[in-house]
Amino acid sequence: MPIPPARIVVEDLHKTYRIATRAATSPRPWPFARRAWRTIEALRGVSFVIEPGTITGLIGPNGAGKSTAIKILSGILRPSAGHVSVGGLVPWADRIRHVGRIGVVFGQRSQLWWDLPVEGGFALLRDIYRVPPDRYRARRDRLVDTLGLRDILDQPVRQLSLGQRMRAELAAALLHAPPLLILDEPTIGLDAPSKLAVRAFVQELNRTEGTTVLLTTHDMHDIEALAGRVIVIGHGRVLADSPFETLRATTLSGRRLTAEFDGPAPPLLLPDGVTPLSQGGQVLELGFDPARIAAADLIRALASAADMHGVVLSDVSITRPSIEEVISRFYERHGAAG
Ligand SMILES: Nc1ncnc2c1ncn2[C@@H]1O[C@H](COP(=O)(O)OP(=O)(O)OP(=O)(O)O)[C@@H](O)[C@H]1O
Repeated sequence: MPIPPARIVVEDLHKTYRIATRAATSPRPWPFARRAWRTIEALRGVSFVIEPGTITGLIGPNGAGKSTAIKILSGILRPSAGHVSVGGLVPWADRIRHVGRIGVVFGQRSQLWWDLPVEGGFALLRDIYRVPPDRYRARRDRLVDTLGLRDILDQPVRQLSLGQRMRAELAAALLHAPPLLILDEPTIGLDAPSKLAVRAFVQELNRTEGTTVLLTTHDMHDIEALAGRVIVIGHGRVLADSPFETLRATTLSGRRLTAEFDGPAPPLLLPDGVTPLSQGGQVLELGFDPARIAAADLIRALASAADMHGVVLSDVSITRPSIEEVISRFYERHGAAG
């Protein structure tokens, strides 16, 4: 029977952890001290819907509740309240069927067997997921080729470099062709070429197989490269749910213009929407709001000021705030910084 596409519906999800602490007032020494309990509300009413075939980033500062949400969606944890459906299944209640339909990669943990060669781990996963031999062979060969694993198949997992291990983990998570791939910090610790390779692979998988991808990461370049939509969590609540560009436009829309002259930077009567950032010798830096003044008008004003003072505007560059700056400002604004 074909596996239905992975539509994810999360409604009013709550998760409270109860942790034991030693009662501060207890006269008895540990371990005889009376226990006290403290509760941590990791999720306080999270709701979202993810359509099949999309790539969504789940981001938020440390301790926001992302891993808790991911663990609930993977069927590892049971929520305290709320409802979740993934392709019609409730992850923690229909756990066995559910894990057969998802692939999960945790950047900090391995799902492969440390002492087994990569190939042996794949074969065990084939048996666990009951992938028919002919389907397994075709799938394995494709993943091995696309992820460049041929040379490491006989190596024990513990000997692999981090980049090699992550590629093997991706293959391991996808051997049973799940319609949903959950990635938790998939590029953590990887060098730049390995990060690019992981991102390109995930994009290609989504494009060619329509795999739904849910990604948590602190690497904002993962988000920029992959996620059409970001769900921002802070203090256990959804703070934003939109395309990244919308978040940028509503958070930090300004631009920075750097102008260089062939002599001293001329004085300039600043138009509306422009703020001085720095001025030194032949270089002038300005901040401007593109909704209030067009870049072309600002450059024209600079060129004519230069002309009036007998210098030439020799170079101009315009930059947008980096994705890290946008996200940090957003967290600050919502009091969600970790
Ligand atoms: N097993 C647990 N027992 C008790 N508290 C927990 C447990 N797991 C997480 N928490 C608490 O729940 C809150 C949310 O943690 P969670 O790991 O979901 O955050 P996160 O967004 O994934 O953070 P990070 O980016 O640092 O990984 C934190 O306050 C954390 O201390």
